[in-house]
Amino acid sequence: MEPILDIKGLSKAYDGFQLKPFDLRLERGSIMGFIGPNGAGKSTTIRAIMNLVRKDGGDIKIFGLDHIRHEQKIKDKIGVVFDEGHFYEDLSLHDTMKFISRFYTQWDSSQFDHYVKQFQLPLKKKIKELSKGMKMKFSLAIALSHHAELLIMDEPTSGLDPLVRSELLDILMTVMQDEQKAILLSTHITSDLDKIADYITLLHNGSLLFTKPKDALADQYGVVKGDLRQLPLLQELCIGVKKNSYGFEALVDDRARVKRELGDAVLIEKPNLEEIMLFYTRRELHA
Ligand SMILES: Nc1ncnc2c1ncn2[C@@H]1O[C@H](COP(=O)(O)OP(=O)(O)OP(=O)(O)O)[C@@H](O)[C@H]1O
Repeated sequence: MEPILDIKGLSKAYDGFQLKPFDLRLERGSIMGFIGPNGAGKSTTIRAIMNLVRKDGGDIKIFGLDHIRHEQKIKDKIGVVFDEGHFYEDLSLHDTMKFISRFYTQWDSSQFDHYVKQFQLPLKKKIKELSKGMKMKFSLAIALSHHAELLIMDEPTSGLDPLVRSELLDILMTVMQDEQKAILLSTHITSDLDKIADYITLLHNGSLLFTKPKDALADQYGVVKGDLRQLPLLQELCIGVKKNSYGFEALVDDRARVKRELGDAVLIEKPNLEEIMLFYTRRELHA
């Protein structure tokens, strides 16, 4: 089946920053976690997908259609949530909803009312009177109320308290139940992705380092801890190493092989996403 989002050779340069050409495919029924340190290029990628910045090179297809030629048609079926508000600060929530809903052919008022109740949104208040968390919830309510098939979210959980974050993750899981939708979710809160992502894409300094199934990362990768004397034996397997005067910690992409070759001489643990990201992006660290 055709991917819902198909990026080929996307590139974009700013003064002092280069998003180097990369490919990315997102299939229906999948949640892709988009991670990377500050300034990696995540928002630039998302803005290029949404045609909010002009890409320098590459092709982007959404629902099989070119993202610029068919922008209107595509945006009708995309729900977006950005970390910064894109609403008029002086409009009330109700008026903002009225204004925005006209742009969507499949606007669903009862769905919107449902989220207004769930998130306890004060419809009479102006956007500028909302807390950051409330703005995010409003943004989400809008994104989820027009039967979008692709959700693109840039830091949707930043500024949300743990309870609301957990609610949001549950909602996203529910949205995914029909297997026809997909979510691209950029975040620094990797523990959210530990819970819900199917694939992880890591960007660093404008380069795509990998796209992998989340389960493969958990099944194959390992954090190895040991004595510095054992480190040379591991060198070729290491993705990143952190040393101190007592020993080392290293990320390896073949936990089973380390177990076979070094056995109980080292301690081997399953890494979480945060550890994987840190080791990849700080290749050599002396604590
Ligand atoms: N409009 C712009 N003009 C010039 N440089 C820009 C512009 N937008 C982004 N950049 C630069 O591009 C680089 C990537 O920024 P981007 O916002 O895509 O990173 P990010 O991965 O989303 O980071 P963060 O996690 O901090 O949001 C940064 O060095 C940033 O300064």
